[in-house]
Amino acid sequence: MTLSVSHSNPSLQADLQITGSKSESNRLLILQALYPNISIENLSNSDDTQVLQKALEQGDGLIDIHHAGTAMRFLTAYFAVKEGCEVEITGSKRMKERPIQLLVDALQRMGADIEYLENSGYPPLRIRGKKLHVDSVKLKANISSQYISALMLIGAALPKGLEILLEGPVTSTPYILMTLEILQNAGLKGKFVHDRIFIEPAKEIAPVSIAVESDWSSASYFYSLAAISDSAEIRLSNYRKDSRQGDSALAEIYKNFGVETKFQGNSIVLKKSSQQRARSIKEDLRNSPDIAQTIAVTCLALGVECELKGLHTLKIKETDRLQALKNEMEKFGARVKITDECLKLYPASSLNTQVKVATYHDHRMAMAFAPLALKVPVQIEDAGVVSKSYPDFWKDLNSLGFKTEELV
Ligand SMILES: O=C(O)C1=C[C@@H](OP(=O)(O)O)[C@@H](O)[C@H](O)C1
Ligand SMILES: C=C(OP(=O)(O)O)C(=O)O
Repeated sequence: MTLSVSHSNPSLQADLQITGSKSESNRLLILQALYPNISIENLSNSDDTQVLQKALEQGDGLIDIHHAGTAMRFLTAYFAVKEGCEVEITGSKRMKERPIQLLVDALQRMGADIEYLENSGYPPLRIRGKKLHVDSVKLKANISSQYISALMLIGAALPKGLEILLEGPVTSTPYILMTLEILQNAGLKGKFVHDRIFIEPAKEIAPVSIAVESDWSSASYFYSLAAISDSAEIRLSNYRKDSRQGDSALAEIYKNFGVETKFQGNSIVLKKSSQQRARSIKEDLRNSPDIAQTIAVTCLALGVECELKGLHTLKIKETDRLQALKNEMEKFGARVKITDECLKLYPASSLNTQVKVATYHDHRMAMAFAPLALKVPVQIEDAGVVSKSYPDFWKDLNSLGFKTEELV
């Protein structure tokens, strides 16, 4: 489905509740499967959470996790320790191109029984769950933090707990800290000091209820909308000042574009009241890779030059996000240079109109480019991809006065 997206009033007002964080939800679902005493509030309604939940209910046989990276990585570790279970985990065509070798190697060194069913190093996998006795493992830490979180989530269920020794620079660190905090909220014990993580063993935990905060990565599109608008007051509920999510860095980053964040009770209010903004920005996003597309498109809309670095993980996400950003931003007339970890944007003085934005099966391409409609009407191809993390995205955009129309 291609959607044409337009907007005629550059002044935005809304009061919304975005669904729960898929990162927090997927960690909690794995922990709940290991420790049934956990109850979860405000679970994400994203596809990525639903496929994980279904896989856990299914418990064995053929499991298809579609595009969900966290589900693939977390379930690999989970089923490796689920004695007596045998599963085949597969996913979308793209999932079969997203590497998992570092995690599989680590689990195999711990004694796990995992086989590659097509290409070595990539899903699909066959896993026969068994008791793992090795309690210390080394792991290269700059490819994906999801491998580390996956091991942390099963650590407490191992007989002697688990020590994880991180090798080399660490990427996406806030996601590792999120895992640790969630373990601690559940009453489990762990620590992360320098390059060593240790998770203490625990057979059971006391009953506990844990609330999922709304998703900050999804909030990024409203930051972008506020930045591009003439004026905005957007209230988003169920956010915390002391968030576990690294993408809460948005509040600081969007000051560059005149967007102020006020924390009021359990809500954030994004306010744009001045047209002042930086002429160019430089950001290192190694801790918040999922907001790179949002920030790049905000800059494209506002004619702000930008240099984004720390983007080395973007090539192995839902698509090669660096190449996808370059292709699509150039359609609007911008000049874009990319390397393996950096993107430089030189926007044009005006934006080309009626551009068809390709989305490459990547929810964030669709959502990052939609706010451009405040400047020029845009067409977003395969607009349904948003359901990977934010199924209500288009509905929420409509509530801000955007017109969306399906093209045939
Ligand atoms: O642990 C998580 O929930 C995530 C970690 C990040 O991945 P990498 O660690 O692979 O960068 C992030 O991009 C992804 O959307 C979610
Ligand atoms: C990279 C993402 O997800 P995953 O790696 O879990 O597929 C994302 O949501 O931007």
